[in-house]
Amino acid sequence: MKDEIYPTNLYLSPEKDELFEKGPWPKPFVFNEDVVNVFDNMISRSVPLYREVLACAAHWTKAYYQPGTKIIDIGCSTGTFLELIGRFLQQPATLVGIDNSQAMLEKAREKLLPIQQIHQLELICDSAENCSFENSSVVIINYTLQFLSLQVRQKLLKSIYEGLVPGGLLFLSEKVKSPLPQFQETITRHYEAFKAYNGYAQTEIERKKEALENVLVPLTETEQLQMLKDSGFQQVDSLIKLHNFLSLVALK
Ligand SMILES: C[S@@+](CC[C@H](N)C(=O)[O-])C[C@H]1O[C@@H](n2cnc3c(N)ncnc32)[C@H](O)[C@@H]1O
Ligand SMILES: O=C(O)C(=O)C[C@]1(C(=O)O)C=C[C@@H](O)C=C1
Repeated sequence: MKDEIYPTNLYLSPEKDELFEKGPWPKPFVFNEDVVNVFDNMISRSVPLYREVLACAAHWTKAYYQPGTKIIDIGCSTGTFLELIGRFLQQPATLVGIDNSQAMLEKAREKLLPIQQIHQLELICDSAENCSFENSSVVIINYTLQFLSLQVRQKLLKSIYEGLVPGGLLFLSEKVKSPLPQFQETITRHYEAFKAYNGYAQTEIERKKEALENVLVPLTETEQLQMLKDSGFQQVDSLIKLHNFLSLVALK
């Protein structure tokens, strides 16, 4: 009942992320089978306010969804957001998940079986930059743009802008960096304390950090906003920020 008005109850698989505890761990970081198997646990222990961000995205999706259009989740991983919005949205909709990892989509397909009784579901295994966003009223892209090259990020955001219907919404979450090296250092230390609090050992934190170097390349908040503006989005606002993680909305 509570979930109908404030959807925080995520469907997360319980397999514990111990990937960087004992080798061999993925370096450079990739979304391989081993990562996929523990991904729900990994992301919910590594992204500050993960549950709140997904709940917030569900609320904004419900508010901006236009009947007859698509809701698209780019980098949908194991389908956690689509499953949440599938339960939260009271009217049938077309839900599209895009991810270039087949293993992620296999997990998603399993997780999304129940919501297919209500919604039309399309899971597309391809790189987001090859996909069309035509006739979408809500596009979600959480913690995915950060893995693409800067050129591809800009191209993808432009193509999302073009595909959205007028009044359509982009919900974007990213890891960001501070423009001030001193602040960046303090934020990083605080973020690592958050990870330690969530049960990661210092060695695990260090190994993953090394593996993510040059793979996950964060922008500053200002650079991220500029990229959205350069893609056509003139109305942009920030919703959530904790440590080095930010969620924004942008309107067409
Ligand atoms: C950190 S995860 C996203 C988490 C997910 N949005 C969530 O909130 O649980 C990044 C995802 O993006 C996918 N990915 C990476 N590069 C991609 C690309 N170019 N096109 C589509 N998916 C991509 C990865 O396979 C992975 O599942
Ligand atoms: O663990 C980190 O340092 C993170 O940046 C978390 C993060 C991400 O933001 O994408 C990194 C890799 C996994 O995909 C899940 C979460």
